[in-house]
Amino acid sequence: MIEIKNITKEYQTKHNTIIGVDNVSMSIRQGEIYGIVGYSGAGKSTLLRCLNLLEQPTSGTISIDGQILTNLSAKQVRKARQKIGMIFQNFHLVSAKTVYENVEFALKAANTPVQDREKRVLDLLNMVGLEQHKDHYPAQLSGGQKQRVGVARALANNPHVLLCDEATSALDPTTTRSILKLLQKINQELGITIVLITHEMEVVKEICHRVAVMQDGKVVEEGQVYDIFANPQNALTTSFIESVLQFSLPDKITKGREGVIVKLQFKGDVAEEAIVSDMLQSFLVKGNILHGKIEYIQDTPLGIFVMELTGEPEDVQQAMNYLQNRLLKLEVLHDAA
Ligand SMILES: Nc1ncnc2c1ncn2[C@@H]1O[C@H](COP(=O)(O)OP(=O)(O)OP(=O)(O)O)[C@@H](O)[C@H]1O
Repeated sequence: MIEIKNITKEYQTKHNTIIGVDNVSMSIRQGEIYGIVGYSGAGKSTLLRCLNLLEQPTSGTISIDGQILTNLSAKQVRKARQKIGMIFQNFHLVSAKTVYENVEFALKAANTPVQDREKRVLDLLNMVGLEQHKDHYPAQLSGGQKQRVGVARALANNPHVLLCDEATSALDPTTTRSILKLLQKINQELGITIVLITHEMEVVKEICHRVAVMQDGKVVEEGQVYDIFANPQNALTTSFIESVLQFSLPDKITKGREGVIVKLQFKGDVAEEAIVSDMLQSFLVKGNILHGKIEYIQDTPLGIFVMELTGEPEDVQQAMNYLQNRLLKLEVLHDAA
């Protein structure tokens, strides 16, 4: 369990004080994949760097598995850091070392006995699918392969926590998916807690259990990924969600319509078709479906569709009340003309 309490990080420049992280608190549970999303400058990297004490917070405390990191001596910090692996956007591999040597380097740094190293490196390379490439140099690898070396190196000393700093931002969509699958496998099979920062909500949707949205150094929204996608509260979160769901209707579809246009959202286990057909049978309204899609978030479907409801205003209102009580969400996009 990672407990972040009232962390603030300020940077003093010649003329002023810049606040990188502003009084952030969060609890990250053992074994979860926790995403921190925000645009550039939101404070994500600063917060992540505070987690392994690459940055010393100005105030606040961080504890991992009950050990308060912010109180440790330099020697204790070095030891604690071995239990916190990290991977980076630009991989940070040593170009003059082979794949094997890059991973072995982490073991040497932790004083792992020589006789234990070879098996450990080969096991790690096997886990990330790179055993065939052990004698290659970073320049001979693709971006995805380089990140796999980064993952193997980060796991070398059996960390309890893996921090991922925009780990897929330099990769194409297919490679991104394969690295995210690898992180998911590590989380599931080894039980390692993963904290990842990203500016892409798609990454959060793919693998995170919970997410915090950051803006101007603060957390503006936090919750289970499904709940955040189904019902974002903050304007920034909504814009992140929209970038993934891409649910915009062309003007020409809504223009000139007489009825009320509603957007309906339903959770996977709701038999939405039955609800909509019951509604059409129970009220004197006509329904015309304009658009629909189902997204899978954490393997749970989130259905969204847009309908035009026509009829007498009071009948339409009653039909909408009926739907509102049975579906996840109903939003009026356009009132009747
Ligand atoms: N060493 C530093 N000195 C001064 N200001 C800094 C320093 N590091 C970060 N900042 C400032 O702190 C704020 C948060 O930066 P941070 O890099 O944590 O944001 P971010 O969300 O990770 O964005 P990015 O993805 O661009 O790195 C920004 O205003 C940034 O300019």
